[in-house]
Amino acid sequence: MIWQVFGILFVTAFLWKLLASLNKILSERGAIRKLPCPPGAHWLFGHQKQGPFDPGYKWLLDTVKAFPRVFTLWQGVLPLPVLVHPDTIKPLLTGAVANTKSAFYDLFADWVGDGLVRSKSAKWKRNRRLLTHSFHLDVLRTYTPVFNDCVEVLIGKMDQLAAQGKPIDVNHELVLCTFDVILRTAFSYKSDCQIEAGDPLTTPRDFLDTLLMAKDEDGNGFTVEEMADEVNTFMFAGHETTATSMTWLLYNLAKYPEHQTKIREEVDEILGDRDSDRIITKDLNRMAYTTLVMKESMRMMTAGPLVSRVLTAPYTIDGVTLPVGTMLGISIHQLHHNPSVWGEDHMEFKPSRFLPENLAKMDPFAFLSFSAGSRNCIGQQFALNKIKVFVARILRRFRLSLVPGDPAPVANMTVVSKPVIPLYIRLQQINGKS
Ligand code: HEM
Repeated sequence: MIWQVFGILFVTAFLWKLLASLNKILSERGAIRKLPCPPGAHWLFGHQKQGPFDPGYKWLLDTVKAFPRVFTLWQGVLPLPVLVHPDTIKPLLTGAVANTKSAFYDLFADWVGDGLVRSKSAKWKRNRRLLTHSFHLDVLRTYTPVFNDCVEVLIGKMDQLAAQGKPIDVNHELVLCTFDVILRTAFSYKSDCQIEAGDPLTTPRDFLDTLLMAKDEDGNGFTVEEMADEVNTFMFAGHETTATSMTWLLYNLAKYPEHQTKIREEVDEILGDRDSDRIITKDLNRMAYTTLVMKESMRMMTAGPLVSRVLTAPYTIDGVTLPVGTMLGISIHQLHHNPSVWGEDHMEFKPSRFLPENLAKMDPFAFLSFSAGSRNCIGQQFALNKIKVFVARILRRFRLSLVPGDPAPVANMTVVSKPVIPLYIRLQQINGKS
């Protein structure tokens, strides 16, 4: 008898859960169906046949033009509302309607564990506070010499290629070089991965040190497992993103040599008659023109094209209320090419968009290469400093140009928007000191 009662209770609980899930799916879908939807979605394959993620992002560019605030992307039978305008994105990133990441990030779970990119609520809050010390200006300052050391290895390889009249496979070399930076800054390990195996190195303070020293108000630090997750997270979040951003930056400089010249002039003026080309931390704030070009390059092709959140409060967009639990995408690449935000000339490379007088008129949620709000990129300043050092050093030594006859590069819509096929750039040595 007792087993029968248990059996009935079990079946009732199961059915209850099933109905609740069904109800949730139906109410989510009911609301999502009221949002604008690009034409041509197949009942089974969704927008798959339109090739939404095809290299070149043509579908994405056409779609943001036609649907400049929000649209539904059908991935097979799964609908994903996608936000592409600062007004619709802002409530998500400020935490007003969403304060947690979606299941999208579970794709990286095996790699990053429960590190900062994935962790939620109280754990994320505590760890973000502890990790913020690792990116304090005093810590960042100690990395500038490391950036110089690593780019010098790259410049050595570029010298050889230039002497042989060969172009450089930029993404390949930059991935190696940024990996070298991570090993040296995170573990004080001079890997020489750009060339061959190497030795431990001593830097004033590395990332691992700062993790070991971090303590919360109760005096507790990271557990070994937490440290492993955070180290993996930083390798994951900081490596390919920076290499890819630099790849597109060098490509844009090769394509638009007038900006190369202006950056070179800026760097020449900063270095003056110093004996060495090494960039020091206080030079970084003086690289105003370089910063404009960097940001415009990141707008044109952002390294992380998509982030995602799940609603923790109902969210009404243009009269449609989406229920708690709905997963949404924020399409940063489309936001950066939204003609209603950036104008009809959004495909033009115009660093002046980021001049202070234009920035003052710009919505703070219009440029989101590093996202925004409390879950913005913790490594932003680290990445920007590194890119500045790399660009200054490379442009002092080389004139960059495109390889005549090479096809225009297109990006892959993966987690990181890397070029689909190797992207080569021609190098012409000019001057420069070591
Ligand atoms: C140009 C290079 C970079 C770009 C474009 C970039 C972009 C981003 C973006 C868009 C996010 C938000 C992700 C989301 O909400 O899902 C993010 C978060 C994050 N980034 Fe970066 N990132 C870069 C470099 C770095 C570096 C160098 C590091 C570390 C050394 C880093 C560590 C992180 C971490 C840990 C998070 C998660 C922060 C949190 O949720 O609290 N990133 N990054």
